[in-house]
Amino acid sequence: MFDLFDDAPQPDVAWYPAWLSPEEATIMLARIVAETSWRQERIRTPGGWVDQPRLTAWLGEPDAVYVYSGIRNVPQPWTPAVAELRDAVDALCDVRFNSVLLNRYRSGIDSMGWHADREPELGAEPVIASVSLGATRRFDLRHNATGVVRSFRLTSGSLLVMRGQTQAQWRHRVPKESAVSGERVNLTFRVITPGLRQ
Ligand SMILES: O=C(O)CCC(=O)C(=O)O
Ligand SMILES: [Fe+2]
Repeated sequence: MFDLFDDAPQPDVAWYPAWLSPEEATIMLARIVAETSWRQERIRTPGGWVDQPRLTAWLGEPDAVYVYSGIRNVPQPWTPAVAELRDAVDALCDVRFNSVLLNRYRSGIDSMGWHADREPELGAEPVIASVSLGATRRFDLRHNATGVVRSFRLTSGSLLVMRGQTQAQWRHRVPKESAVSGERVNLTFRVITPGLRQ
């Protein structure tokens, strides 16, 4: 049977809404918040330099170097709780992730604007595994060619794996949600191949 809407675009994602139990996710959140050295990065805007609306940390193997704003960034070493999560995500995805970006949204005021994760060192069809802990936030994926938006509620303990053409054909964001007061930590596990940057 053909469905009328069969050709509506869908991102190439795998979605595990209850990958961790709520209890496991709460414990992980507390461990990761405590063991991470969080950074407040600044970004350049037309109006000058401003704080990013979230805290971040970059962890991984020493050779998983990436270039960001013209700076060579060497990751911080794996911490115990993040390494435990990585091993579980590796096993599920059958991928050896060598780095992870942590984003800490202190409340619904913190956010991340529309972007795609398309740095050359991620390769053409990157697998990016996104684990969410803490407050539920909306995650929007917008198809570049049609503007179609697919939204997910990224609940605590959920895992969203993006792969294939998702970065090439879609952008994504975590919009501000002023009504959310709780904190959320998101981890996006990635494979960095420094040699892919020309
Ligand atoms: O917080 C999220 O769910 C998304 C994070 C993200 O898009 C990124 O780190 O590139
Ligand atoms: Fe992203």
